[in-house]
Amino acid sequence: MSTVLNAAAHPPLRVAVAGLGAVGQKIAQVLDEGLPGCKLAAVSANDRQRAEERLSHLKQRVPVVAIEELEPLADVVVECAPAQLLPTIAEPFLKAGKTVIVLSAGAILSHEALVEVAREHGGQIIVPTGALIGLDAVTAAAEGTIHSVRMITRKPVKGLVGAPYLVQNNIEIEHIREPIRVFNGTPREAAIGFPANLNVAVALSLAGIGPDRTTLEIWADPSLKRNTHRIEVDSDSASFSMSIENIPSDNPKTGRITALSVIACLRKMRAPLRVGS
Ligand SMILES: NC(=O)C1=CN([C@@H]2O[C@H](COP(=O)(O)OP(=O)(O)OC[C@H]3O[C@@H](n4cnc5c(N)ncnc54)[C@H](O)[C@@H]3O)[C@@H](O)[C@H]2O)C=CC1
Ligand SMILES: O=C([O-])CC(=O)C(=O)O
Repeated sequence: MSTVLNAAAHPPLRVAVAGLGAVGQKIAQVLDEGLPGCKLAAVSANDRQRAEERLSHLKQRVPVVAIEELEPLADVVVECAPAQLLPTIAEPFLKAGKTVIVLSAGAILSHEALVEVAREHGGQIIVPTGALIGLDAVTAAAEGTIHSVRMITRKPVKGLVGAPYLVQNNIEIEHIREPIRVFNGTPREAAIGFPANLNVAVALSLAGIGPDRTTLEIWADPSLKRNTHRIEVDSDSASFSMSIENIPSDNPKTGRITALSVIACLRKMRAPLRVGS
């Protein structure tokens, strides 16, 4: 069974990658190797020369351009850059009625106007499941009534160290010997206190009952090697709990599965058979 759409009727989706770190490099590499229905159109990186070196082994030559120059070159942009760049990356694509795949999901909360821009111009912001699990079940349950969503995240010290919340509250984790709970609050608060560590909690909240009703605990655990997330949902259609243990990528804060989630999302955008909502 072919899993590719009729290429004549559907030209390949031109994909731009904004940010060439742990996630962006993997996505660029897979697109270059060949993802049915998609092609790598352009890349944006902080250090252009280093990016060109990182891309030099690819089969195709890919333009490395400033963020502002990406939009005319692509139909979709994958935002995989530091959170503060979200509006600069997303706005031109949304104003052109195009699609933005957002990994810095926490930044959506401080830039909610982007959703209005998408609505006004017929663009779309996609938040993939990323490093989490089960957002299809959570969005399905949200079509009914969800009573509660709880998330408990446990991370190795390296996955949390340097987070603004820890620095501001003088929470020292580098020498801990036992797990400690470093945060108990909401994804909205975590998006500010842990902007590079807890995008998954914001994604979960946007899928379910929002960033103020979802509850979140964050633990630093020196015995762990993997970022682990457990979610517990109670709703009028189902109760479920799920957990995932993420093997870190080159960036200890980011699970390897994050880039794969984006690749699966891109594949679905052009697939004749699409599994999962
Ligand atoms: N939604 C989710 O499930 C997850 C989201 N994330 C988020 O995804 C984003 C990317 O993650 P990683 O690849 O691990 O981060 P990373 O730090 O490895 O890569 C970010 C890249 O953006 C580049 N960059 C900085 N300024 C730039 C500019 N002006 N123009 C273009 N590029 C620029 C950096 O040089 C770096 O290479 C982060 O915001 C991270 O917090 C990470 C893991 C899971
Ligand atoms: O949510 C994030 O930004 C990253 C994360 O927890 C993971 O990769 O496991």
